[in-house]
Amino acid sequence: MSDPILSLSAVYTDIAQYHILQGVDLVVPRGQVTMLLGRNGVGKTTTLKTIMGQWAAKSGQIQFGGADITQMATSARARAGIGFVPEDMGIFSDLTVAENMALGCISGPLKPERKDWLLSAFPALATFWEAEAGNLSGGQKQMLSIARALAEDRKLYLIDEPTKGLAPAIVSTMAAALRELKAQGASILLVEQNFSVAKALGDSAAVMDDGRVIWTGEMAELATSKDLQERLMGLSMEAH
Ligand SMILES: Nc1ncnc2c1ncn2[C@@H]1O[C@H](COP(=O)(O)OP(=O)(O)OP(=O)(O)O)[C@@H](O)[C@H]1O
Repeated sequence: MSDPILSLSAVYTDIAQYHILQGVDLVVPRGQVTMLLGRNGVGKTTTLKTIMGQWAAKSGQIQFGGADITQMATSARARAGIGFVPEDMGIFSDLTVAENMALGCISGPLKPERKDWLLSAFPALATFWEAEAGNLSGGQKQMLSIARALAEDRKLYLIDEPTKGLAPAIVSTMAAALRELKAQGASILLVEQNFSVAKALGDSAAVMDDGRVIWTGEMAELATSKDLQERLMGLSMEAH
């Protein structure tokens, strides 16, 4: 594989006294969607937070766009071009939707064409543009969180369970926006438990267990092999 946008080599992360990441090796190719999968509690979110610098890697190396970012501050990683959509959304309740969106723009105001795209992908945000974000529904907050991360072009997007807890109709809206982002050639590392979304979006997949990546390959291979799914994740995707 030539020129990955991101690679992790033997990354270990402790949280308090717990050894959570135990030698993660992961490669995210440029311009593709890489799914990060695995059972609950195996370290997917911790991997994303370690890439973003919210947890410090105890050892190992994180390379982004050819540079070693292992010791970089989170803000510097964001400026270098990594966008993060955390599972807990990180919405500021007292600010309006518009003000929350402005926080996603590092290099200047939200560009009109980008705003048009995001508001067509997530029409509820247009309706509530001047409303306090704290009053949005859970699904709308999730849309705002994603839209904020997409407010500017990033070299890499880390997205943690964007469809979690969403009603089916909103899952389709979210999946359509991610498909559009993929069509624009974005590089994405995506944690997603909804397998129909994972199958539809993923180019490649990395499956974690016990703080390590235990399998990498084409998403299509994983999606079509019940045996692999059961062996790696203890379940069959068809049932989900
Ligand atoms: N702040 C914390 N303090 C202590 N342990 C933590 C903390 N955050 C995460 N952990 C533990 O780290 C392990 C990995 O958690 P992580 O959230 O990375 O898993 P995950 O694969 O994303 O799980 P899920 O699919 O359930 O979201 C879990 O055992 C979790 O309990």
